Amino acid sequence: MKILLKNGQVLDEQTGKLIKKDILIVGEMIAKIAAEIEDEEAEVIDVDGKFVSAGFIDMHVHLREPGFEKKETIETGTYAAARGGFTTVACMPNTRPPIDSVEIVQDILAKAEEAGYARVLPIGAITIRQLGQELTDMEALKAAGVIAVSDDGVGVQSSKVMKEAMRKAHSLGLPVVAHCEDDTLAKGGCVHDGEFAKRYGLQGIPSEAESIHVARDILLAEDIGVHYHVCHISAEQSVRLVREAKARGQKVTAEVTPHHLLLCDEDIPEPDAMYKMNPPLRSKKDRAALIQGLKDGTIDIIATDHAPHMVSEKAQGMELAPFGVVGLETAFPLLYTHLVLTGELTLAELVEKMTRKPAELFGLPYGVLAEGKSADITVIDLEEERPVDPNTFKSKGRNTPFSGWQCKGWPVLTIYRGNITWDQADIVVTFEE
Ligand SMILES: NC(=O)N[C@@H](CC(=O)O)C(=O)O
Ligand SMILES: [Zn+2]
Ligand SMILES: [Zn+2]
Repeated sequence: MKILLKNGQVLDEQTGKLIKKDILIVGEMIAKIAAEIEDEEAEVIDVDGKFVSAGFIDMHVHLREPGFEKKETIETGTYAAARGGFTTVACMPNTRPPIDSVEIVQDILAKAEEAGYARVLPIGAITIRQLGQELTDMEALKAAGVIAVSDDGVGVQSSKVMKEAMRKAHSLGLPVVAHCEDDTLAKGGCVHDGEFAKRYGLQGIPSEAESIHVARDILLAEDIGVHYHVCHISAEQSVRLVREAKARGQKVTAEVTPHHLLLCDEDIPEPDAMYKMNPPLRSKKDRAALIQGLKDGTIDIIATDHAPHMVSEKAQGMELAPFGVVGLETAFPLLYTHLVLTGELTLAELVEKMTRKPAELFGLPYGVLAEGKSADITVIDLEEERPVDPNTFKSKGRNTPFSGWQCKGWPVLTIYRGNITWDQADIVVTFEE
């Protein structure tokens, strides 16, 4: 099977400019990239004028299966990924049961393979049942295919357990991916401890609930030398701590979500669970620090923290609804329109944080558009403008604060391992729960 993508616009690594290229895919691989390719046997797809990128990589996704299939399944979550231009997603362990056993890892990999929409890289739990007490059998989890360990969904409260986890993970070459949250500071809060919380008399979650864990973990990791990665970084203090650790040469990395880059607590119009996520949307100053951190390399990558919940759950309101928002299907158009077109980030910077960088950080052989690589390709229309419409989502989750936001940069074609996994012509409005 051969596919020839004709007349695409590809980013030139050196200049950051777009140049016209043809791309020939043979089987699962990129066989050739050149100014002009002809091939009689290939199915030709003319992508004239469209932006062609390496498939996006999202290192932080909640696929919800097993256990929460009403929120999302591996099939719907990876289809949503394909629609968003993603070809690789790492899935977090807070399923039921959690990803703390070899059987669950194998089951996820088998279901992902069967669905065929994207490569799924499971992240194993740090502690058994994510209870924060006893370490999982990381060696067995690694052999089964996990690419990192995390207790995402909750912070590891015990410093002793975290230290042991880092030692173990480091000995196995596994990164520790940390959800940073000190329960004694965060419990009971539903939004950032700032302007919005004050105005509505809601219990706040202070920035230090996150940054205390970031500081603690950087100290713990210092001698161990483990690759320590901060999940969904949200506070200015945390960015500062990561920057300092990097400057000292420590292997500390961080990710930021589209919602923390684009919104702050003052943007929340009224108590509405669509704006409820963990960590919460912070202050204007924090948001500015995140953009700065992304630009200067302190924050390495963008990850969506795609966290689907049911409509009925989100309807419980700000205080009772579960934390989390979806992100896979809107990440690129939102960031392209509201950070690149506004001049805060270049297209090359944005793409790098969603392709080459995450691959580099986690040692994955993907994320670059090059001959001999897996044919993971995203084709994007940088011109067509449309509002975010949750009714069109392929995810089961409809929980986004960005409904109605006008965006350019919609993925029109996604190819994963040489197979078309998303084709915009498919768009149908679906809504079911
Ligand atoms: N981010 C969230 O608000 N929610 C995530 C958990 C998490 O990422 O910590 C979820 O699983 O729903
Ligand atoms: Zn988390
Ligand atoms: Zn998460």
